[in-house]
Amino acid sequence: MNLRTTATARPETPRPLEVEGVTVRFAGLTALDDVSFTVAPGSVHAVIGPNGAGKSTCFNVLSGLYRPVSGTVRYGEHLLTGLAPHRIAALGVARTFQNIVTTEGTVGDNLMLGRHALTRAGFVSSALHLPHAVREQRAHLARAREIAGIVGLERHFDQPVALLSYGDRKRVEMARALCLEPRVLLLDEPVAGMNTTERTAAVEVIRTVREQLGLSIVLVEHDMGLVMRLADEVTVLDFGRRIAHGTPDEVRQDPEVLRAYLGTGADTPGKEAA
Ligand SMILES: Nc1ncnc2c1ncn2[C@@H]1O[C@H](COP(=O)(O)OP(=O)(O)OP(=O)(O)O)[C@@H](O)[C@H]1O
Repeated sequence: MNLRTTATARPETPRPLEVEGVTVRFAGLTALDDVSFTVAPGSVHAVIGPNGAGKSTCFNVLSGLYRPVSGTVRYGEHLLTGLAPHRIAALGVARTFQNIVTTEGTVGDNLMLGRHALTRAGFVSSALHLPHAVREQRAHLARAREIAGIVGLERHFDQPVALLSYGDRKRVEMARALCLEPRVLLLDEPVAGMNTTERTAAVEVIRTVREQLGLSIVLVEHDMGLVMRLADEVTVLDFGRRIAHGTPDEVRQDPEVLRAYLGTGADTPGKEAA
């Protein structure tokens, strides 16, 4: 089955996500300094750098939590800078939230909360079980099951989230963001806190998501093994500046990158950590 032909899915191919000249300051500290890069449609683009390099700040600019003092973020023809996070998500650029998944309900309940933003039938029609609302609800449930299948959660769909392992809860987080039908998925340290087995599984999930949904993925990550195995392109930040950009092989050999990492004693981009 073509997973993107379902009535409730968003069928467009992703457009470029263009970050241009973005500068962010916090009380005199320049956390991002004139940073530019483009996420090519359908690619996995990693943003890496030593501690304090500006990765999280960059992520927060992309998702709309931080507003830069100068520079722009564009998704296709849409200017994202200055828009609220929910407006950015509605335009097709969605992020995962670490604490948004509730342990109260089942996996399906969580994913259906994610579908809520796409629901057209009003509260009253849904509450009265009017036929069009019931049809729409069924279509959303079917799509939520498809998405659960893509991230490997199908057999857990009706189980309470509280009973899942940490790795599976992280999948619920990703699936919930995917329920918004984004064309660009922003992942902030997707394997943080995972053990080796969970990390290996997470790499496969991210690959499958990209292949089956054809979306672009922006990855902010400390785990160099994951970045080197998954990314098509890597942007390297240090002290808020972009110091390198290229394929994983290009950046791992870049003298500026080696200097930045060796200077901090952090895990270098040459190491396969996971
Ligand atoms: N809300 C804030 N207020 C003040 N300074 C901040 C804020 N957020 C980040 N900073 C500072 O901006 C710089 C970049 O921080 P950021 O968290 O973006 O780096 P990072 O690369 O994500 O670091 P890490 O790998 O340690 O998470 C750091 O010097 C940090 O202390």
